[in-house]
Amino acid sequence: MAGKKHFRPDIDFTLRRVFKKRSFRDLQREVINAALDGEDVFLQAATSFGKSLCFQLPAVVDHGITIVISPLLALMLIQVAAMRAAGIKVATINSTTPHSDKAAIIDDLRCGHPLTRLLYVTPEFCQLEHFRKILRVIHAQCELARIAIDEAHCISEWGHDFRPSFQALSFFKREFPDVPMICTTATATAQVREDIITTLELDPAKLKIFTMTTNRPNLHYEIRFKSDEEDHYPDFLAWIRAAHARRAANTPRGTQLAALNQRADNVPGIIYTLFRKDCESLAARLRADGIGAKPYHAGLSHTDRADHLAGWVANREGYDVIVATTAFGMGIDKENVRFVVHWQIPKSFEGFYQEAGRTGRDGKASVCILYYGREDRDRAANMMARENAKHHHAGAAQQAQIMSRAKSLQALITYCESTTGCRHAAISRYFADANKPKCEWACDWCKDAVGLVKRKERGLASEEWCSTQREAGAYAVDDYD
Ligand SMILES: Nc1ncnc2c1ncn2[C@@H]1O[C@H](COP(=O)(O)OP(=O)(O)OP(=O)(O)O)[C@@H](O)[C@H]1O
Repeated sequence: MAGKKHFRPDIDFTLRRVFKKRSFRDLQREVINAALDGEDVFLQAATSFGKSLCFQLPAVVDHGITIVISPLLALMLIQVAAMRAAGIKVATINSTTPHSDKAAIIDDLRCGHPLTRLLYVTPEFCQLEHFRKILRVIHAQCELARIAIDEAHCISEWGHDFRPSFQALSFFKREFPDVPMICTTATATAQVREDIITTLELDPAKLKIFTMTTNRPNLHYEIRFKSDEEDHYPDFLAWIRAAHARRAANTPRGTQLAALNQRADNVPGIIYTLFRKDCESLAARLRADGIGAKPYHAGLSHTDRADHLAGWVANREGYDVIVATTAFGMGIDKENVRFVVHWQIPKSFEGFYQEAGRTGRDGKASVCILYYGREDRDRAANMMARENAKHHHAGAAQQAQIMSRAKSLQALITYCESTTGCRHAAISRYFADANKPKCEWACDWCKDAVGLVKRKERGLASEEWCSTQREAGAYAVDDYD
């Protein structure tokens, strides 16, 4: 609880012994110490920074239970599995938890002195009165150590993944003002940050805010221009074949990978598309061309999804590339992903950054390619207009959401159309990151600004053509998946 300044466990020891990491990354120690001092903490850091450790480690060394609120089932399951493997007493209650497991977890909690160190739940579960009652019992026994809110941007109507149930999390500070909170996110603009703090009723004067750079220097950002006239599949196939050829020619890298029990001919990656039907057809097309690819979307059976994810994570042959909708995103933490491709413009700037952030998590050079076409841009705008029309009687909160979505998409369009500046700098600007990123040729503009302009001129449909097509209603689309 707040104000615990007397107890300072050996966090370096726990880092090595339990989490099997050699040292803290920049600022992880400071964040963890602030949490252990009982402060409320807001942590914004780049994708793959290691934000989870900042609440997991305190939970292991501290007295009492940490409640982790997480928006996605996949995200919870991945973290829970990793911690279980490390021998940490962790549990989750979600829609897939078997009844008998759930009963055992509840029994452990209800006694007021739970053995469970971390409990992962959804925000919806936190709204249930019977769970709140249990929390009151644990709190009365001084065993409620901390509340961790992962992917905290979901709280804000200005955020890209807004979930109304996240707003009900204000319950925690109101009921348990002495229980510290830690909020983590990779994608918050200044406005989203303010909104999170206000909604959760955190006291800005007491809150420790850590905002680290959003920059991922090992990611190479590149826009590839396309039009409806031309199929961009051959371009991608040529790119991935060249990547395989480079890998085959690099004998030392092959030996290194073999030592890590990895296949030298595997270049793992993710292709994101907005449509389920593309997932299936693109994966099939790649397989026909000898590239191991599997689809992943919410329409697949649970068994297929689990098999495709497990095969890909384990670097199995035939599972090198996942062709996914955004059902596959937050929380995916596979270290050797070498590329993320967006098959068309994503729905938001934050979504783009999150998804691109699945690559290069081992710190090695990785590629983020976004195939941008003006026809896709107009389809995205059309979709957004349709969704907005459904809410034309929306209240102020929904209006705010609509506006922020439109702003985010527009910012992404500007990013794609830009031929006048570094991509890393543009991303930092969007997130109001004060740090000036060093690009070192890790984007298409810094590498070859002149070539970029030429490729754009050659690759995109003209604005004139797009405007006649728009008038003819050519870009009306059914729902995204
Ligand atoms: N100090 C450390 N040393 C080595 N590896 C670390 C350290 N801290 C975290 N990691 C590893 O870094 C990876 C990314 O951590 P984590 O999943 O917490 O990222 P994140 O900041 O939540 O990113 P995202 O927002 O992209 O999900 C994990 O595999 C984790 O084990």
